[in-house]
Amino acid sequence: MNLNVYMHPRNPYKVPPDFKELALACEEFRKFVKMTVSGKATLDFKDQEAVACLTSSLLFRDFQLRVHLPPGRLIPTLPLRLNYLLWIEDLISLLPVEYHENVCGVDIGTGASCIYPLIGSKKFGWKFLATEIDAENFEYARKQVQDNYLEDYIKVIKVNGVESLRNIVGNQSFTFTMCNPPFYAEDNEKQKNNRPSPRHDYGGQEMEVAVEGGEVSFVKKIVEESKFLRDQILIFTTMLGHKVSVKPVKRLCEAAGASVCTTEFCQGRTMRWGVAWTFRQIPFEKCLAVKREKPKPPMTWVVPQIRFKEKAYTVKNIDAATVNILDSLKMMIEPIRSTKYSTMYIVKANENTWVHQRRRRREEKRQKIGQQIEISKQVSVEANNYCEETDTIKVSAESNICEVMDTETGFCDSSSPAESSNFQRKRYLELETVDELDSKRIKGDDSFNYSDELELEPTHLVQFKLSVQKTRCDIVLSVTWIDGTGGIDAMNQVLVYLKRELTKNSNKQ
Ligand SMILES: C[S@@+](CC[C@H](N)C(=O)[O-])C[C@H]1O[C@@H](n2cnc3c(N)ncnc32)[C@H](O)[C@@H]1O
Repeated sequence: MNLNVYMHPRNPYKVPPDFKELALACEEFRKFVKMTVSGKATLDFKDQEAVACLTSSLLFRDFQLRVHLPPGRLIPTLPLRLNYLLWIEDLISLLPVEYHENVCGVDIGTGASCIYPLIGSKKFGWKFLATEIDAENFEYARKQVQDNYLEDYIKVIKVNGVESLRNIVGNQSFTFTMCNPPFYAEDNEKQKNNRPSPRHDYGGQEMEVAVEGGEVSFVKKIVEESKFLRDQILIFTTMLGHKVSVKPVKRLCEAAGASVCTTEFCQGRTMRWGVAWTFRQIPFEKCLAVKREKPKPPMTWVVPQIRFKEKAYTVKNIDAATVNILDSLKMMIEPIRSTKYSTMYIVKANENTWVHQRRRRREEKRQKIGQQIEISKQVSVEANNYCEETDTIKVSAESNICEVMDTETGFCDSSSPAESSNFQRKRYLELETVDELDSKRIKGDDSFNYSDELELEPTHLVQFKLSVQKTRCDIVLSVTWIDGTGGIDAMNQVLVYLKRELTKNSNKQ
């Protein structure tokens, strides 16, 4: 699901950059861009050098910043970084006007790119104290500041991770603090190894993305310190890489006696979360977060037991039958999960094979009959009789009523929530929502491989999540739309096809 539509309204990357234009503007970038036969400019997002060049080219073209992104270090993606900075700008606008000038921020863990202070000073004129624990990152960050003649705006300091924020800040006052903490717990190898293979490679050393206790424990220290800095710093903020971290961090802030607000940073296919807290009277409630619409609930269908008399009514059998049908439609199937009780896939199609297939079968049948007629010359049949034969598939995404009128079998399947208890449009308790799936994918590729924030609009026809799941008495097949040019109707058509084929063929598998 492309989340660009939910980007911050002032984010310049709400409209993804045109690679062709960028290639014309930046010679360096040109060598990484490949043209497809259809004339589309593409980039190999698995090539770290190419991704780094994309970021540095955009920084140069759009912010006049010369940034060298060293190999192997985290490559910042700009849509997300801007979403965070623009949210801080919104928060600052809630402060009394005297605080709108001479804005000064602390960036905790600035990285080799020093990305937040560079953009923050260049775009908004803010000053920064940037901290970094890693010696190499610190040197790189300092060099970025020098290369851009921003020493009057940004001071980078090397910290050892033991000294308190109080010591670092001393007696200075700041408008805000910001932080993109390492997301993973150092020892959580399992979490990292469970990641699907990365779509994009955004580099990153272990210490840049992992920290003892994970991001909540990292932020916990900042929250504890903030109690002592309440008179010197107006707004404390942090970004979070996992949705599950938001609640515990919010609770920590509230327990410290602060007022809290949260937001979502949406870009490409990734999401991050922002938490801000303050000990002042700031009308946080006025900072309207760009909230995503609730994801569409899955369409579920209870596979009728009656059809599985010969073969055991098991997830394994229904799963195999479903995969066979999708294979026959030449759809791309990416397995996400497979257990005895549930399986899950991301299914994708670039063309509509489910309608064509049926037509082709009918065409073949017609041709066969035509040949027989030709041979026997006993019966004269008007070709029109056959042409009038139509197959009607009417799917209403709104009502979730799916009708299939199959003239071959005369089988009419019409089901709606009112008509059939089997075909339900409801959030199925044990099933994951797209939201959760998104965070899974985020977990999957965001530590080392930030993911595809700059991805262009989808070109495939349909992409959806499909799961086969055991409930107490039944096995439920459910589909959740992700994206695609064919809209939700395309997915509904596939479901109708699956229903029909499964109930027809399940015993033959
Ligand atoms: C996820 S990276 C973020 C880098 C950069 N801010 C960005 O958004 O691209 C986290 C950074 O924090 C640094 N770091 C980790 N612990 C730190 C600490 N206690 N104080 C300062 N920096 C720290 C890491 O070395 C790393 O560069």
